[in-house]
Amino acid sequence: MLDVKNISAFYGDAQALEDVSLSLQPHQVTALLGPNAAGKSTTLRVISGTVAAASGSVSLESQDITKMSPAERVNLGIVHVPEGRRLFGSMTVEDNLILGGYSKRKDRKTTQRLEKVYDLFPRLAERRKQEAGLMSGGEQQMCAVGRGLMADPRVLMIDEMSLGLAPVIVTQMFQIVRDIADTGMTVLLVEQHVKHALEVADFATIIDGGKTRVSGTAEELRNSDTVRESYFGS
Ligand SMILES: Nc1ncnc2c1ncn2[C@@H]1O[C@H](COP(=O)(O)OP(=O)(O)OP(=O)(O)O)[C@@H](O)[C@H]1O
Repeated sequence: MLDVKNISAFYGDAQALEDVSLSLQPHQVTALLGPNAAGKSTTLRVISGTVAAASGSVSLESQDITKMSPAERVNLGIVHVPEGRRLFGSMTVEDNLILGGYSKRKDRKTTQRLEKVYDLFPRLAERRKQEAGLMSGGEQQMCAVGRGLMADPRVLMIDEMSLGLAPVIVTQMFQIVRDIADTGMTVLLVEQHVKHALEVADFATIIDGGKTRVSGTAEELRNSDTVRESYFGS
């Protein structure tokens, strides 16, 4: 569905990615894992086009999108829910959600998409008129994922969804991600919460030091002693 091939990327002179490759299978959840500063967020930025690839390619269903703008990629269905939620805190939940569908506003399906988001996250329906900045961390994360869904993604990328959330909310959010993939969406999850991520994911890739280290099914990675000892500390 989406192929990242031999990507390198820089911030100024500092190289953040070297030869990173990653494949997403349609309608599956892939977890992108690795230690701090491994290059996980940068990989998502290269896919969404907010950081340029210095070499390598990104393609969506065999169409090369490496040189496309972020807006063109959103129109193709690549949607990035960034780390830290980045909501408009003084706007209502509903207005934040509607903004997520901005690029699709001409297709007049905003209401249907809002209803779908509210079905997935009933908590957001209850709080639709509340200022987003006044909600709990978990509710804000639901709003950030919901806003991403409003753009009608084919590939939904979520960065550090579980960061700072209570365990019970983390479990709920992972279940919702699974449900989203089961509706036919392709999901790429960047996660520090390795155990949960490998439980919900179908595939996983580990990057470290800006390089791809291991890729396989989530089950293979869960059962690999080498992977566990090298990357997950047990
Ligand atoms: N905006 C930026 N400007 C300069 N360097 C950056 C920037 N963002 C990330 N980096 C650097 O790029 C490298 C990869 O960072 P990245 O955020 O992609 O890693 P990560 O795996 O997502 O880490 P974390 O889990 O800590 O968020 C790191 O060395 C980081 O310091």
